[in-house]
Amino acid sequence: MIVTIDGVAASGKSSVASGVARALGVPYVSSGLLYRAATLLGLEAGLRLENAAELLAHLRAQPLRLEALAEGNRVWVEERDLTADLHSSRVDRGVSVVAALPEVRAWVDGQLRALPEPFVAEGRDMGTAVFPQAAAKFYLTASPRVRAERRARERPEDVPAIEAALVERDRLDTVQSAPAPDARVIDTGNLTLEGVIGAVLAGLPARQG
Ligand SMILES: Nc1ncnc2c1ncn2[C@@H]1O[C@H](COP(=O)(O)OP(=O)(O)OP(=O)(O)O)[C@@H](O)[C@H]1O
Ligand SMILES: Nc1ccn([C@H]2C[C@H](O)[C@@H](COP(=O)(O)O)O2)c(=O)n1
Repeated sequence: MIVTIDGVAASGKSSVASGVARALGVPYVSSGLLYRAATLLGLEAGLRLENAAELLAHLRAQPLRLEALAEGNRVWVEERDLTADLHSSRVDRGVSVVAALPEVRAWVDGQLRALPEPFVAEGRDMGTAVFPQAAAKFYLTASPRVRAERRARERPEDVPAIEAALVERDRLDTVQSAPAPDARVIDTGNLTLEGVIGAVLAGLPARQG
């Protein structure tokens, strides 16, 4: 079984996916981390992020490995764990450029589709392009201000600056971020994290056996 959780930036996708995955006893899969890792490696190598051929050649020369666990996802290149460097403002600013490249999207999608079921997959297009056959689909939203206030608790930047960056990233990611027609849209603005996880669990189809 595949459950998809898509949504706008900082809407709680990874926290909710992790909670749902733990409740179900399955891994969760963060597609955004693969886009972030591709961006980080491109930046570190001094590549032009909009050049798909250069970037893909670089990614193929040092293959990324996504470690998908219910507690959290990690991305490795051989023995190096990239995870702690993937949520910097530098990566945030570059990642939408990388995510707009069809060749990179195909590379990420191939990695995701190779994963063994069951899992909870979170991102932007999990329920539309990557796993349209998913058993249940959810789409998380919240106002930019609410999302920025939540993010400000984890980063040393002020709320208006974070909010402006989130709005800009939403704009750049619009194309691949539409909810699936059969997704349940959850506005998380007035819900606790536990409340959102409970709403998703309550929306799952009854399990067989
Ligand atoms: N319903 C909620 N109530 C309060 N805080 C929440 C809620 N959902 C998520 N958060 C907090 O908001 C922050 C962003 O959540 P999270 O990182 O899961 O979002 P995301 O959609 O995966 O982000 P990104 O798009 O940047 O990868 C985290 O600090 C998380 O704990
Ligand atoms: N399925 C996905 C997942 C992510 N992206 C892009 C959009 C984001 O700006 C970036 C990082 O994702 P996040 O960590 O914020 O979920 O990657 C995408 O286009 N498709």
